[in-house]
Amino acid sequence: MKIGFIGCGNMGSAMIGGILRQGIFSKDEIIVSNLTEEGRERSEKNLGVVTTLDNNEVVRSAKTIVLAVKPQFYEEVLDEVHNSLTADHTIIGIAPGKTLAWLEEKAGLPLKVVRFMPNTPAQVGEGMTAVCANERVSKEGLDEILKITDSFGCTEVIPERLMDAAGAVGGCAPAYVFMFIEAMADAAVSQGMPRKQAYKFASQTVLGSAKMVLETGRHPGDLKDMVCSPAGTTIEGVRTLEKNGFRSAVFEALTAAAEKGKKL
Ligand SMILES: NC(=O)C1=CN([C@@H]2O[C@H](COP(=O)(O)OP(=O)(O)OC[C@H]3O[C@@H](n4cnc5c(N)ncnc54)[C@H](OP(=O)(O)O)[C@@H]3O)[C@@H](O)[C@H]2O)C=CC1
Ligand SMILES: O=C(O)[C@@H]1CCC=N1
Repeated sequence: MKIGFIGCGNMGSAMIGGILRQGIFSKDEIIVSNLTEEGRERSEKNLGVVTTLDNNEVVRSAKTIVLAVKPQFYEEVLDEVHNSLTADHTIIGIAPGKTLAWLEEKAGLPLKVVRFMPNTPAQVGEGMTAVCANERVSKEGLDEILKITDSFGCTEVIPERLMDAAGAVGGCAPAYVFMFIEAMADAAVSQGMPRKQAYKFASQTVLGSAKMVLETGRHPGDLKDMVCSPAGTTIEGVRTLEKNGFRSAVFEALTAAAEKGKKL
């Protein structure tokens, strides 16, 4: 077994999807645990990997362990698997607020610790993942880890002090983008467009706009100006967004998310 996941819900299965698609590991090299039999059956059916309800089996079977449970369960899970952990293990935390030092302390022995801050677009191979690691992880070890995160999208190695920012602009942000898409589509529907078509317009427009930022390297404000014809329709919408505090609302939302991460 090459990698184990303790917990396999939204984020665990999104990452495993990418790993399998890119052939980083095969199905029989991945073991996952779920809390419930229902969850275990879902993992088995949807991913075809080795499944168990026993977290210690995951730790005994694999040397790289991803903790893909909610932050509230981290401590209890680490406590539970403590006796199966060895100095050869690499523990990967993906929860906001659970620092490298905290993870090592709760694991109860000196070992390699890595943090990911992934996001759900990993499910379609377009994730954005932040990575940081403790000093026990060698350059070669980190390169191996990055092959994993690259399999489900883009990766940036960042200093740990930026993990809460990455959580806001990476981990949480898909939710805000989905809200934006939903709101744009609702508006199009209110103008008479069929809903399915409205989602296509809204989401392809977000996708294309994001691609323009990434591929042209131009400032987003510059790209926005390109769309706004003098005395045209777009600038009227820009005026309304500014009047309603659009930028400030986004700024505050990401700040709230990052601040919450610091408290977890
Ligand atoms: N969702 C997201 O967009 C992101 C999430 N994260 C982080 O990822 C982690 C997982 O989140 P997410 O996937 O959304 O959560 P989910 O609720 O979708 O999945 C949690 C999983 O943990 C399992 N589980 C719960 N308790 C235990 C336990 N004691 N032992 C073994 N498995 C257990 C559940 O099992 P069962 O299936 O049986 O219920 C479930 O599979 C969190 O720490 C979150 O902060 C990070 C970035 C983005
Ligand atoms: O909401 C959360 O706390 C998790 C972490 C980032 C995205 N989802």
